[in-house]
Amino acid sequence: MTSPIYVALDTPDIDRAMAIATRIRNHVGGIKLGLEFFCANGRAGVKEMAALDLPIFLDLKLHDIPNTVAKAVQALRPLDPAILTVHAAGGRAMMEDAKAAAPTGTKVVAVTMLTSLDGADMQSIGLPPDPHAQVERLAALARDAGIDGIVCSGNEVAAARAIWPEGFFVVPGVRPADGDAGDQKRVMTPRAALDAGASVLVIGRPITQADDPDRAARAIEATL
Ligand SMILES: O=C(O)c1cc(=O)[nH]c(=O)n1[C@@H]1O[C@H](COP(=O)(O)O)[C@@H](O)[C@H]1O
Repeated sequence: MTSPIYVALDTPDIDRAMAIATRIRNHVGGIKLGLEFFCANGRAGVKEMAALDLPIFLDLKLHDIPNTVAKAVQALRPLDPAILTVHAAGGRAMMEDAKAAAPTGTKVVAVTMLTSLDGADMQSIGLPPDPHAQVERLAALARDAGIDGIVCSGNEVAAARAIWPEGFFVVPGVRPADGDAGDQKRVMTPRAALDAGASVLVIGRPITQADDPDRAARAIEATL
């Protein structure tokens, strides 16, 4: 069975990203390259990582007017990522245009509420302090926009799947039972997130910052 784990290679150092990915490649289903990696290494860096022959999740969290996002997605087309992120808060037309511009095989998924935010943070940006209600609302919007799925925390994934049974659900903010949450506020264990309905799990620091990333990835895999 393919592992549901996408390891977040959050580093500007492509040699380090390549070294970690090479060590753990048999224990993950794919690699996630995000803003930190992309700002430092660009499209050329993503192409270099593609040599590993693992599915690539390009997490750029695009959020702008529909025309700008569609043109950015077009510029990424040659990379043909397995998964690409936009922000659901960009609205329905932006999500529709992102999907239309993406390669056919790319899953376009919308970030709902960042897992680093809790109710108090939501209130501070003018939203009701209720991650569940906001994730459900944005999941319905993403579904209606015709994209493939959403990103949300493990706490909301069951409710989101209930309103979108065939959706693709990406769950970050995943921590082993004894893991350090760091800047994440809505966290869940890998096993619980899968049981709640996650399609894939995004795991970064618990693997990449471990003394032995390979052992850390295997230990997490063993809990699934
Ligand atoms: O879109 C994401 O992947 C994402 C969304 C979200 O709400 N929270 C979140 O942490 N992420 C990403 O998931 C990864 C989590 O990393 P760790 O906290 O180190 O496991 C980072 O690369 C984040 O950019």
